[in-house]
Amino acid sequence: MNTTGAAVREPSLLLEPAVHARGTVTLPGSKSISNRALLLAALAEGETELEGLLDSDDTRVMRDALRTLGLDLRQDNPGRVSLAGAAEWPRKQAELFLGNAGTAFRPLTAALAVMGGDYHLSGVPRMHERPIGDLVQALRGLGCEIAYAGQEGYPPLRIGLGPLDAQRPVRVRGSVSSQFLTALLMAAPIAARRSGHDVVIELDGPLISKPYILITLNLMERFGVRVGREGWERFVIPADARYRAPGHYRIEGDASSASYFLGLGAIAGGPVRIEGVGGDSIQGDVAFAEVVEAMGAQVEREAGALVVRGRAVADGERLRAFDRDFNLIPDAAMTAAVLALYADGPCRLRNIASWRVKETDRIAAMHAELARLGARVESDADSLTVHPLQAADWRAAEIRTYDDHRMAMCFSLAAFGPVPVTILDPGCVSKTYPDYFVDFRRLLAAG
Ligand SMILES: O=C(O)C1=C[C@@H](OP(=O)(O)O)[C@@H](O)[C@H](O)C1
Ligand SMILES: C=C(OP(=O)(O)O)C(=O)O
Repeated sequence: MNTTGAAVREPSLLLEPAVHARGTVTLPGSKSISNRALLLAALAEGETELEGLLDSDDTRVMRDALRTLGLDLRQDNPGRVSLAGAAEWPRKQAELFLGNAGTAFRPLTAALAVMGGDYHLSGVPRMHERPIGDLVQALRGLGCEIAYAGQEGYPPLRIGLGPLDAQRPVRVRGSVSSQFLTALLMAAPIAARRSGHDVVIELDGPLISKPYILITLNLMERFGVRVGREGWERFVIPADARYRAPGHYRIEGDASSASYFLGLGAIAGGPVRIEGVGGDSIQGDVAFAEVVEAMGAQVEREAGALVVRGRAVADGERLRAFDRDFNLIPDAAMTAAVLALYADGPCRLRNIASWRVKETDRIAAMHAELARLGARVESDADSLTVHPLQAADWRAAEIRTYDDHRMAMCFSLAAFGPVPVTILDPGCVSKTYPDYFVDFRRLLAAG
């Protein structure tokens, strides 16, 4: 800690060439589930105890926002939070800073807009470059009052008090981010209660990242609201829908974070045992296990755990190349792009346009940093092709991470080439996994 109390971020982390890795890692809580559970507990009648909550930047901004809004949130230890919720929150006027957390910004926008009040929501500069127009347009269709406080279509936002009108279906686009539909779904019971009508949400065009909608529906059901559904086109939230505290809710480990250890086991022999997510996970990213299996690893799926055994790429073994659509698992997909360095042919990641509007432009960032290691890379609007590296082609490199936690985490897997790799600003992992490099290096040391 420095004198201002803020943690000092190391400028860089040097990873010497590694050969094997093995051992057990216990995952931090799921970011997607943690922020949904916090919001739903805050909206539910009664007290909820959340266990296994992620303690990181993204959940801290959500917890801080809920406290600022007057909710009684008690934290016994970093992973356990008790929260008494209500359909109307005490503070009707607030300034909220939500960092770069999409899972806080989008759902809070919708919840506050349907409650109505006088709110200002902002984030880090990158958050102000991440689109939110499709959600604002949908909320305006419900009668909410929202204004852009900066650039049209982007945060920061100012929310007022509009007369809600849920008599007509509300249409939302899902082609830029699924978080807009998630945000509307979670806010819909509040809109139903205020307007006295069923809320009908219709999808306007294609929907990306579908498994995240299933997480949303699953959590809403755990908090007492069952959403009527016609495929991916139409969702109905009944007028009498009310969130009710489930009492106790246990959050599973983060499946996107599991992807780094699935990748590690696949290239470093293993076995790597990953505790916190397993065959029974509700997170779509658990399907990354199928990606490493297709590349030649073996994965055992238990309830609440995965065990991966793989090849030893540092000893010259190769993974199988892939050409794959990653639309359903955009976050874990970044891990596959780095694994491609060890493949037996070019690897293509398709249908990943959403990468352009996340923590950074991830297609551009991934292209630049894989190329820095010596790889030949091709990219276009929505795909990336990575040509594997032969031993003689690797270049020792300093990897820029663009304040993107996943850039830092997935490039740790570049440590199995013949040259040292330096990760710049490794502390950016604090967005979702503050102890990532401690856990990663422990598995390497045991190898
Ligand atoms: O709803 C969620 O929890 C998330 C949805 C995904 O975003 P998009 O729907 O924007 O792809 C994902 O990338 C993000 O990390 C978390
Ligand atoms: C896209 C991500 O985050 P966010 O929840 O801010 O959208 C991510 O964690 O990869």
